[in-house]
Amino acid sequence: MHQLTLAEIARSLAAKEFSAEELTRTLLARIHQLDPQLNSFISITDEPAIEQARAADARRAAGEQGALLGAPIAHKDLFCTEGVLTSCGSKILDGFKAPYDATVVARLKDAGAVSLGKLNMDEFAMGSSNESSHYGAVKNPWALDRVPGGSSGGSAAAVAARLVPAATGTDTGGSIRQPAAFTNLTGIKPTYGRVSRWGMIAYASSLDQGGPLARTAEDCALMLGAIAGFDPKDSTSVDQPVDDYLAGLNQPLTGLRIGLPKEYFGAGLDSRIADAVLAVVEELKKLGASVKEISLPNMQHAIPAYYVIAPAEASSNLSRFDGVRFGYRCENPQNLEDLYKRSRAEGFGAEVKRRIMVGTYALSAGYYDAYYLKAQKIRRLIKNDFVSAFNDVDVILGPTTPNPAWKLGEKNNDPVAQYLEDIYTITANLAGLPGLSMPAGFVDGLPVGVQLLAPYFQESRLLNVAHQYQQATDWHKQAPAGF
Ligand SMILES: NC(=O)C[C@H](N)C(=O)O
Repeated sequence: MHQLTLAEIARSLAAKEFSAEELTRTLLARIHQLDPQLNSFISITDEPAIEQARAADARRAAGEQGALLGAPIAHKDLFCTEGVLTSCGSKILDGFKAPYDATVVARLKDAGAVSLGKLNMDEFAMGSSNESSHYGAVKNPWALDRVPGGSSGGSAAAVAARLVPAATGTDTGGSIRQPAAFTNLTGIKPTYGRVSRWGMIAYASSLDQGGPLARTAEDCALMLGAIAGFDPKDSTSVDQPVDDYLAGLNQPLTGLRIGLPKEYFGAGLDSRIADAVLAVVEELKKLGASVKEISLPNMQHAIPAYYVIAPAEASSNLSRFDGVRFGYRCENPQNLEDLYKRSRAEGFGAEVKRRIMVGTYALSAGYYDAYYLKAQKIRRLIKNDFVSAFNDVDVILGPTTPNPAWKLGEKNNDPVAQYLEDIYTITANLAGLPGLSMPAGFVDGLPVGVQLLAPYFQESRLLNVAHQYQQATDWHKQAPAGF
């Protein structure tokens, strides 16, 4: 049963080949057996999961038919889940049980999906390796001595290891797409505003966006269809109809215009990944696409701009963790200031502190114009580059990451080396565009991802291209040995 995709599970549940409860029990047993090797779950919610599965079985017996009714999923531990630990991978939220469900969580619950638990992540989603979690690093099921990517590393490892068919993630600078690439999954970061951020613990509010990680584009379509849409509780959510993502999957690719940015193929890119990208282009050409070189001239400024804007927003967002309202509080505070200082000093990890300090500095009087304002101007230039590129092409294609998954510990002493790995993903966040990563082969036995970007609200196009590619190839069907 653990081999099945969400779409296959939907068909099996409808055909009564097994019940949601049987499926849930099978996967929970598998998680308990195999996850100690990976550390992908922070909480395994056995009892509520079985209750939700029974409820789904009852709804189906009463005639309901939704595609996600009884489908097992799990959530990144920054989505608030009522009555369940929501830690954001941080000691400062250890013990915090959310009093309500995030909109994403509530929508999946309403659709009848069964949550098996909460998934490990980089602390406050800050990282690209899932090593900054208070709950320990997550291992990549493709090579247990390597990182699964981050910050949605637990989501990626759990889905890749077939512990759960799909999971939620969030993407501020690549946190869905990069771990998807490192673990042979498909992951989509929707357009900013497409998925409600209500109940998602904020990192950088102008960049954060939730989305699915799954094994196929079809499963991403299923899950995105359930979570996308306007939410009056999120003022940045956009009131625009949600496309029928499943219906869009089968469009032929004849006439599709692909743009290949020349800046993507410069120094820093592993040449074997470049070859994998070009092989995808050849395959898409066979399916009717044409290719054109394009330019994104301001891309070189993206990392410095992101690593000013994201920390600036984080320094503001994380000021709410003060030892008073949520989670961790230091022992024996001497006075209020001591309570704030020590709760934060003891509760936050090194990377989070680094970003709070960088962000506070960038926003401070005297430096605001030099750093924050300049970064915002670069952000606009990057957006303009995309807008003009999309005058000539329908999608932009390139590598998701410059290198495959690195060894655990390898980049821990050099944060900038880790930041540089986000080069291909962060521009979509700065511009607010949708982006998808899909499996495209292997380098030394490690998965390689290819990224597709499309104009605003064209998630359907991304899923369509990825689905057609997956009909013609079988990279996405490869499973890691031992799982
Ligand atoms: N949150 C993300 O999207 C990951 C990115 N590497 C960051 O650390 O900000």
